[in-house]
Amino acid sequence: MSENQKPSTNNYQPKLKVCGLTQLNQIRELVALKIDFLGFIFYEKSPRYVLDHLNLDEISKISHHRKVGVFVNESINKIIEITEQAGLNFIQLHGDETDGFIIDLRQKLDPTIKIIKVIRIGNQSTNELQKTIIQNLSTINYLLFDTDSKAFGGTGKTFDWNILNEIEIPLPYFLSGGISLENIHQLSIINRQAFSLDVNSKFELNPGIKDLEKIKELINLVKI
Ligand SMILES: O=C(O)c1ccccc1N[C@@H]1O[C@H](COP(=O)(O)O)[C@@H](O)[C@H]1O
Repeated sequence: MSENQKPSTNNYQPKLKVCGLTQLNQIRELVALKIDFLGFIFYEKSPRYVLDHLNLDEISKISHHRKVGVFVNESINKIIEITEQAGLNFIQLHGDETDGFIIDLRQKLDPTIKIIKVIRIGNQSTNELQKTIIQNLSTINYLLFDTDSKAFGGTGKTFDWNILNEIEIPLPYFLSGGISLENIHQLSIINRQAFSLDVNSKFELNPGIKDLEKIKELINLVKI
């Protein structure tokens, strides 16, 4: 990709989240590369289910201040137990968690832990999407937009980013869903830019095994 395909406009420098990590050696390299957010998937049905590879103690010993746990329709008790034992700093709710659930979780969770609410974009109208976004804002810290799917996430499929120009986005947000080196230059069509890009399956050799060369290329593209 050539220099003029950089996605950044002016001084826009999104943070980077690399999700679906399972290998300690790769995690150490990503820490050294100063990746902003490390994502761990605590969803058993995912091919990137972290507990098939690492235990909670190993995750807790990873020295990083932005460890994100991705949960799909998990119970509050389990989320809290994993968060404490793995030393997570962010909870990403990637399933069909209701507002009541998030309020309850917020009350029981250590107040320093930030909540990222995922909005999966499918066939909903702009109005429906807007309503979902503005509900329950006081209990969450970030939004994350991903492509809707039966697998909940990790499909490598993008949604039409133009829809982000048709809604009000009241919180900083993560952009995810099939972000790749091939489509990243199209980010400039978005008016309110993402706080962080969230990359996953398009930067892998196999599920959970990241392609560090591609990630280095991404860093060169988005970090000035
Ligand atoms: O990656 C998974 O297997 C996964 C499973 C269930 C929920 C979320 C999952 N990953 C999240 O999906 C998005 C987008 O990933 P991709 O770039 O489309 O592969 C990302 O936020 C991951 O956190």
